[in-house]
Amino acid sequence: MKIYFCGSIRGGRDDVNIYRRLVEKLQSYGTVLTEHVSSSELTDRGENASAAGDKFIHDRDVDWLRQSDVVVAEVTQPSLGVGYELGRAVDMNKKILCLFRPSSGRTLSAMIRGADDGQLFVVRDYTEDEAENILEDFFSNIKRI
Ligand SMILES: O=c1[nH]c(=O)n([C@H]2C[C@H](O)[C@@H](COP(=O)(O)O)O2)cc1CO
Repeated sequence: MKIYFCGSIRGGRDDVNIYRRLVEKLQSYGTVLTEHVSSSELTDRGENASAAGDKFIHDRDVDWLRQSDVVVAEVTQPSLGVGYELGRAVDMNKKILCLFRPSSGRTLSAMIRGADDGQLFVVRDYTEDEAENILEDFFSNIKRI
């Protein structure tokens, strides 16, 4: 199973430790194509600040999205890139799980919460304690690939 994990990079790295724990758990279900998103060494400047670097990052990530079987996004820290990835993933008919922490005090974008259809696009509010069970639930409903 190929998993595409989305998390904020240039949108801010406040939640990087949460991304790391989620990615560690996701790795028990399959290959996480975007492991770098959870690296504490990656700053909010991203992998490469040059324009050529950005084209490489975009094209590689869209290609990984196409290859992926499921998309899991931590959407608490708002990120243009994550929103874009989710929009592209919807268009590719991917199975998507978005995870949001209400304890952040933020209100999730209507374009994410409102996209929940209970099947292909699922949004779950969670606390860090609940994350493992929510992932367990989500993946137990997916045929192992
Ligand atoms: O350096 C990067 N590498 C990379 O893979 N991304 C992708 C993966 C993340 O899920 C998403 C983050 O977008 P943003 O940087 O706008 O917060 O975009 C984004 C950047 C920087 O924008």
